[in-house]
Amino acid sequence: MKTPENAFKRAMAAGLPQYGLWLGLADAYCAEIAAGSGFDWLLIDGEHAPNDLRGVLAQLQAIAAYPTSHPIVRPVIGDTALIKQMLDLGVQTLLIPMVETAEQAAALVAATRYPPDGVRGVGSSLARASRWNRVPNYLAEADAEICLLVQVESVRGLENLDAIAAVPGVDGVFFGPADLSASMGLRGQPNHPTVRAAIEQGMTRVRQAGKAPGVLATDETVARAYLAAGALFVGVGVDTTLYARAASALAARFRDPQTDAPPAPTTPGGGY
Ligand SMILES: O=C(O)C(=O)C[C@H](O)[C@@H](O)CO
Repeated sequence: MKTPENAFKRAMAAGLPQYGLWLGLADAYCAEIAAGSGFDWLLIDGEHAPNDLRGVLAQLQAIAAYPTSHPIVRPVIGDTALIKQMLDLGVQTLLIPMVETAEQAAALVAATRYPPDGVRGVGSSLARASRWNRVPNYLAEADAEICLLVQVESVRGLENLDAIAAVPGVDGVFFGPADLSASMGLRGQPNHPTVRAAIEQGMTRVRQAGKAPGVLATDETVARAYLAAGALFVGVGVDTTLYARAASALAARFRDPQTDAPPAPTTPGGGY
C-alpha cells in the first residue's frame, strides 16, 4: 500500500483547470451526492459551516468512494495543531483562510511537513492518513502529496501577495471575493469591477510566481472570466445555495405569492 497520490496537485501542476463545489451542508450523505456529480474537487468548509473533526472525517469517508473528486478541507483557522489533526484524518489538500503575510504562509508550510522540514507531530499509528501504519513509507512520502492553498482576502494580503506566493511549499493562492470586497470597502459586492480587477491582477502575479491561482465564482460568466485570466481552481457553486434556491423555487410554484410564501434566499452580489 502506498500513500495516495494527490491527483488535484498534479493536475494543477500540469496546468489543467480544476472545477469545484463548496460543501457547507456539513453532512456525509450530501457530500456523497456531490462526489458523484463530476466536480474535480469538493471543499469541506470548516470556516463558515458547522463542521467538526468527526463531521469532516465522515465526509472524507463518503467522498473516498469517488476517486475523481478530490476533497479539500478549509479549517476555521490556520492553526498548527488543527492542521495536524486534519492531516492525520487523511486530508492532503488544505485551504487556509485569512493569510496576510509571507511569515504566516511559511508557518503554514511548516505545519504541513514532518521534521526536520517542518513541525507536524508524528502519530501515524493513530492516523487514517497512514491507514494506521499500513502504508509502510507514509512518513517518507506524506510531505510530497500535501497541497497547501492559502487564501488572500484582504487589502493587506494583496499588498503582500508576491511574498506570500513566493513561499516554497505554498502551492496555490485562493482569492476570497466576499472577504476581499469587504476589506476593500465594497462589502456585499464580490463581483464589483474593482474587486474583479484586483483578483485578476492577483492571478497574474500568482502565475508569475509559478503557483496556482484560485477563486470562488458562482456566476458562470464571472467564473469563465477568471479562467480566462489564468485561474486553475475555481469553485463554481455552493451546495447550500443550490439547495436553498431549488427548494424555494419548487415551493414557490405551488404557493400563492400573495399570501404565505416565505422569502426566497437573497443573493447578495451573486450568491456567495
Ligand atoms: O471570501 C470569500 O469569498 C471566501 O472565502 C468564500 C466564502 O467563505 C464564502 O463566500 C463561501 O460561500
